[in-house]
Amino acid sequence: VGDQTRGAPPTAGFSYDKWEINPSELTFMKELGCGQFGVVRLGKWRAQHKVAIKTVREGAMSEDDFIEEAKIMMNLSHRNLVQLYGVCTQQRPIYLVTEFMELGCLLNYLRQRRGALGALELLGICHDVSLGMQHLEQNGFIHRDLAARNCLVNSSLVVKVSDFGMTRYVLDDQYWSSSGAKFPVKWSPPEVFNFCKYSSKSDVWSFGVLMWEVFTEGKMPYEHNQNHEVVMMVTQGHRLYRPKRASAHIYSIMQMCWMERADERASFTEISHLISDELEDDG
Ligand SMILES: CNC(=O)Nc1cc(-c2cccc(-n3cnc4cc(C(C)(C)C)ccc4c3=O)c2C)cn(C)c1=O
Repeated sequence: VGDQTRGAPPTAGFSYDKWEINPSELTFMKELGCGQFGVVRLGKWRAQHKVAIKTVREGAMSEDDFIEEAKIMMNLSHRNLVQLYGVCTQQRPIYLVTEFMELGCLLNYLRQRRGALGALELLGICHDVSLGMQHLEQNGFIHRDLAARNCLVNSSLVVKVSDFGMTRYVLDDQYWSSSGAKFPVKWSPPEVFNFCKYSSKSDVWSFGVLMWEVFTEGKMPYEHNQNHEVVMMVTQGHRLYRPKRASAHIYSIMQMCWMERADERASFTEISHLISDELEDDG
């Protein structure tokens, strides 16, 4: 099958369209948690491949739009992106089947290991994410909700970006309206919280906040401020402080992500090179 040559995942079903997985070949195991679309479970595909299975709760997702996009998302394959293996759409609820990441979300990983991660490990985490985001940038794909909570860690301690582009299918308007309680204001640049102008450069702003989360080992940005206060502060030029564990050079990379004008921010290609230079110097 042609797609196999492009490194399509082994799970690409033969009897279905290449993005459809036969649900009878899935076995459900323990619950991993609950996300924006519903419950996520650990599962097996064809009895031996460990996968994560998202069952999409009725009314949580604009499913037809997503199914159309799934074909494109399946082709976004990179070491630092959580791979979408396929979907089961011939029944309700629909299932999304992805790569399984043993150690769970990056935010919890940072908080559970506070004090145990060296500065090089923290930088390595940021490098992993920047490489995944560079791949999205090169493919003209915007994440729209990059944050440590939306990255996952596997048993080899590789960090991967998850749920890229999925905010477009969230039906909960508390989430996507910029005044909604769940809108990620603290990770958004002015052009997003003012005009919802998303771009790879707005993802770069979010990446700067993710770097801050990593180097504070999981603190909440602007922890004593509410969303509406953060809008005022950032508009007036206020930025997150330098984390203790971040060198002046590392902090300068964060600051490049937080330039007010989107076109003045670095690209993910530049960011990943700046970080790898730093890793080589220390490494
Ligand atoms: C111990 N190992 C694990 O737990 N591994 C894993 C946990 C999850 C998991 C579990 C529960 C909830 C969520 N989750 C979290 N945030 C989300 C955010 C969105 C947006 C649209 C708001 C961005 C959409 C879906 C989700 C979502 O499903 C995830 C990713 C997914 N994967 C692949 C794992 O390997």
